[in-house]
Amino acid sequence: MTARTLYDKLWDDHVLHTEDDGTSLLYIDRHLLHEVTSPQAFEGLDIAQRKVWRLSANLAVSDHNVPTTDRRGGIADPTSKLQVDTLDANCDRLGVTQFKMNDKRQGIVHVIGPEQGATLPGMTVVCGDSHTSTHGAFGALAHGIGTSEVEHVLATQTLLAKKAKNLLVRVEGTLPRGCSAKDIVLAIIGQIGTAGGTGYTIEFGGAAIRALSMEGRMTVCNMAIEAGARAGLVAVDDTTLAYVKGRPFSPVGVEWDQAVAQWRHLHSDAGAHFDRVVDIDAATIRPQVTWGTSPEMVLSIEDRVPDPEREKDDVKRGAMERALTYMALEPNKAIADIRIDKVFIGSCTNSRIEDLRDAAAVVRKVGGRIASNVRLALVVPGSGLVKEQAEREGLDKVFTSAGFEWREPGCSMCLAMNADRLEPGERCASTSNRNFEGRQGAGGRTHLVSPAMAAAAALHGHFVDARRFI
Ligand SMILES: CC(C)[C@H](C(=O)O)[C@@H](O)C(=O)O
Ligand code: SF4
Repeated sequence: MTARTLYDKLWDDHVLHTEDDGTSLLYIDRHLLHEVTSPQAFEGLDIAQRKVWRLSANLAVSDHNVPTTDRRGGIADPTSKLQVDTLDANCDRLGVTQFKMNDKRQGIVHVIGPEQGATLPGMTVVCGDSHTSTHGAFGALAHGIGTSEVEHVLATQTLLAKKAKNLLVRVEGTLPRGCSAKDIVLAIIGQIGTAGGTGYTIEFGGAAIRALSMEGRMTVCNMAIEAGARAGLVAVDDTTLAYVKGRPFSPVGVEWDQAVAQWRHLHSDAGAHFDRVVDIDAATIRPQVTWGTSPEMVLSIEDRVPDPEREKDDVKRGAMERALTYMALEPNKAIADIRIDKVFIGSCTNSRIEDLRDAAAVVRKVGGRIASNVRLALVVPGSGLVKEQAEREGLDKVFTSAGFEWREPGCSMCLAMNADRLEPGERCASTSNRNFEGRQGAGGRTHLVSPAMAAAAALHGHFVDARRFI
């Protein structure tokens, strides 16, 4: 048999039919839903008088519009309330399993799927959300879909798709102490650009990826979409199996053993063909900080803001100038001299227990309180269960006694669909994944960093090298 990549195997296992032009019909194992991209899909299903094809494949949660402050009084903002109420009503009416706002299993869809074992190796996983790539960390073929596709999946449990090409990003060597999965993925995007993965499914491999925990692998796959690829993948190994075992939706007994026997094949075969291979030496990675309005505009804490005058390419120079104007940054300023107004530790990129531990470790080490120029430092756990675990470990106290706010789970200031946002002109150290203009609030300025870097910046009031504290 010819050697196949992990992506080839997942594709072959799920393809039901392929037309001459390559358009294929894929079977979908898991469909995750949230309040933003589902209302029209449910409405369409209703109008067509169709039922949900396979109820048990669906799992829903509200995450984007939920408040992160006290929720007992419900949602004050009428738009957000309508979004959340609509998802509740649709799920109740059709019998779709949902974790409602005050259920402790509620959280960001990309955190709760894996946490519940609803995301398993070898599955096809879709959700009306671009960061569905996160779930590829489990050796699952996972990507975002549009609202009309959400309706299609609800009605048929299938999806029309075309096969992408295979890209291997190989990160060999050992990551320096104090650097994390976030620094790996930002460095990758810095190297290949936000269009580098367009048309590909990226498999992340190499010793530095294998050494990551599942939380770290999810951080990397989460940002595959920011590298232009719809899906990211990591091969299944013992780390994957140890994480998946015993979760509420995971198989048990004989079924577990049978599943593991299948999952052990979920890696690229030796000699499998990749259309492109990118090599990165983990030892060269330093803590990353974005300086512009795209994730590829990224440098390390040791660098200086770039100077457009030194850029020969007109298009790149123009983009650089626009970004620097929006970000209100002078060329050649040391990244470490950039002062910040707010800090956000959260999002589906970095709100899992390990992320909170990393940030808390820095807070403990540095001591003291958040800097006087930092108006607000938010810590928003990715789920109610992450929050509970963190509280068992005393992390909430570490944060609150240093002046951070400890909030309820949700997307929060990652995209400001709730009350958590930047005011115009405010500058934020954020552990999220997008730094587009206005992403965290109109006129807000976002610098993407790791949890350790965000915590260190909160305490110093400007960016500092987190390697000093870990
Ligand atoms: C709201 C949703 C459609 C969107 C996405 O698809 O990614 C959001 O989660 C984001 O991060 O921008
Ligand atoms: S945390 Fe941010 S990136 Fe993730 S799903 Fe929510 S809004 Fe999108």
